[in-house]
Amino acid sequence: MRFTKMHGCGNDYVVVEALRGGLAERYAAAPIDAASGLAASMCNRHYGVGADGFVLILPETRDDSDAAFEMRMYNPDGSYSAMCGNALRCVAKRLADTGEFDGDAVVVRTADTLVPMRIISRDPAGRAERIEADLGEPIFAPDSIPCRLSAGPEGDLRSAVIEHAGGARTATVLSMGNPHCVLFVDESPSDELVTTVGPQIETHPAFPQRTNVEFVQVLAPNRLRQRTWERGAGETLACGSGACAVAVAAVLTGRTERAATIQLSGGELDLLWRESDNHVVMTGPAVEVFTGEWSM
Ligand SMILES: N[C@@H](CCC[C@H](N)C(=O)O)C(=O)O
Repeated sequence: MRFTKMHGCGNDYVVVEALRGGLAERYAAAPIDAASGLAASMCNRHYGVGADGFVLILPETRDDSDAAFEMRMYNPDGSYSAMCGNALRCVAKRLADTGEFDGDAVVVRTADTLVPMRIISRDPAGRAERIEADLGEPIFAPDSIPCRLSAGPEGDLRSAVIEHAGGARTATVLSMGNPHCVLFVDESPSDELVTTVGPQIETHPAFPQRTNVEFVQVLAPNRLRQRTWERGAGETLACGSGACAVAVAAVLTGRTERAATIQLSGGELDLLWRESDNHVVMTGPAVEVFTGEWSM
C-alpha cells in the first residue's frame, strides 16, 4: 500500500489515497473503525512510519453531497476524529498535486462537514503550497460539543470553570466538528503546564468523548501563541482545528480581533472568524515529505 508522509506546520500525517481499486473497495463502504488498527500501526514512531495521524482519502459515496472526496482521519491511538484542519490542507495539496481536480478549488467532506478549500499559492513546479480551508461555523451547544458542563448566561461555554487535579481553571469550550477546550494563560505555555494539565483535561469527566486542549497566550490583538495537547495524540507541533477554536475563543472573550495569526510550535496559521457568515477560515501551508510503501 502506497502512502505519502505530509505535514502542516509540523503536525504530521500518513496519507493514503483509497480513491479506486482494492483500497477504495475495502474502506469506502466499511465502518469507520475498519482502519483503526492500521492507523495505530502506521502512526507508531518506533514500529511504524510515525505520525500524529493517519488519513484516508476516499471517493465521495453520498449521493446528495457537493464534495468529490471524503477524508477520514485517525489519531495514533486508533480513534477517529470527525475534523482535522491540518490534515485537510494536506489532502487538498495531495489531490491538487496528483491532478485529481481541475483549478484551485475543491470540496472535501469529513464526517457531516463539507469543507471548501482553495489553493492560495503554488511553487514554480505548480505544486500547492498554501491552502485556505473553510471549516464552517463553530458549535457552542454543550450537548453537541459534547461537554457535560452547563452553558453560562451567554448561552455558551465561553467562561466554563473546570476543576481538575491541579485546581480550577476557566476555559472556553467549543467544537469545530471536534471538541476543544481553550485555556488562556498570561505567559508562554510551559512544558509542565501542557504535559500535566493537558492529559487531565483531555480525559476529564466533563468531556464524554475526551477533548483537545489548547494553551494560549495573547501576544497582540491579532497575534496569539498556541500549544496543543491533542486527544488521542499527546502534544503536537500544531493543531488546525484547535487554531480555529482558539481564534473564536479569543474573539468571544474580547481578547483579539476576528483576523489573527496564530503562532504554533511548528509554524504559523492565519485565521479569520468571518462576520458575514459566521464561518472560520484557516490559511496555512501543507508539505509533502516523502512517499513510501507499507506491507500489509
Ligand atoms: N491536529 C488536528 C486535529 C486532529 C484530531 C484531534 N486529535 C481529535 O481527536 O479531535 C488538526 O489539525 O485539526
